[in-house]
Amino acid sequence: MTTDTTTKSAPTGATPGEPVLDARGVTMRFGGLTAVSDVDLTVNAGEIVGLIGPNGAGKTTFFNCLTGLYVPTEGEVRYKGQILPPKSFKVTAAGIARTFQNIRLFANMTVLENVLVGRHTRTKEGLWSALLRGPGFHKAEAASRARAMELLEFVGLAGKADHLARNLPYGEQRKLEIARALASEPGLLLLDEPTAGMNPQETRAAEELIFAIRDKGIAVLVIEHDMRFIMNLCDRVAVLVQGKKLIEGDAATVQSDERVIAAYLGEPLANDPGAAEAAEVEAAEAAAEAAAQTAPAKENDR
Ligand SMILES: Nc1ncnc2c1ncn2[C@@H]1O[C@H](COP(=O)(O)OP(=O)(O)OP(=O)(O)O)[C@@H](O)[C@H]1O
Repeated sequence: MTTDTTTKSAPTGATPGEPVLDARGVTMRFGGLTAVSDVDLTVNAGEIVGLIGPNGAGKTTFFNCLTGLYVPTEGEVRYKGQILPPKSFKVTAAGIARTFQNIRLFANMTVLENVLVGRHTRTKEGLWSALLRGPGFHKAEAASRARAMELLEFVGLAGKADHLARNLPYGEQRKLEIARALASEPGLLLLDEPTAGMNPQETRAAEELIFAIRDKGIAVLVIEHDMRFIMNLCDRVAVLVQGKKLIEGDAATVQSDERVIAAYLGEPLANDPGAAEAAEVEAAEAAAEAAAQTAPAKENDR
């Protein structure tokens, strides 16, 4: 009889700066269509990395290759040095958790129950223990509930633990998805368009939450279309265009790259972060230049 009801420990954390995720030459073909072509991407411990690109660039397909939903046609993906197994539940158990572009919650379950579902890879209540509901089972269940409540507290939903998921406003459903992903105690969190459909206030809150997740030692890879959000948030940004990685670098490098502007946006980045400050500096420089030009005239006037 299996009675082991201990909670499995979280995957050991990587040393800051060491690769958590290492994807090499990842290619995914669907028949004649190459959705992802020879993409390399590394995410180091302590980093938030962004993945951007136009619609259909292959971002979600690439995520699916990282999480075992798809087995890449070519290439390999390592998590903390180990090649990932080609099954999504095994990838979750290894330490990679994700959220989805379209929210996937159990709508008719409570907020707390949704997070408890996310804990199943970290608990190992045996079948008999669960059926008999012995003391070991109750202890493990209590520990899981306590951890789930901690996570709800962390994302700001503890007060709504008993609400049905479907009754939460949209922004809170996204937070709940993140809490559920965190319940598997990941070392890497993949977020697929976490601010889609959010208002600016919710987007700012999401940004704070992702920084807090990073500060807990969880590396983050995030797909987003909101440029202001991604450029403020990420240490590095990779750009996919037609399945290929066009460029990778910090926000300033990516935003000023002619190919990115031409291929991805067709025009300078909308909501360019720092644009207001840049305009202010430009205006101040112009004013200083104008003042410098009039100054000698004043001298001569004397
Ligand atoms: N299961 C599949 N079978 C066939 N083609 C697919 C499949 N999944 C994705 N594709 C195709 O692969 C390409 C990349 O799609 P993907 O969804 O990865 O892009 P994306 O960058 O995530 O786009 P978006 O920003 O719109 O979500 C598209 O041409 C898409 O139609």
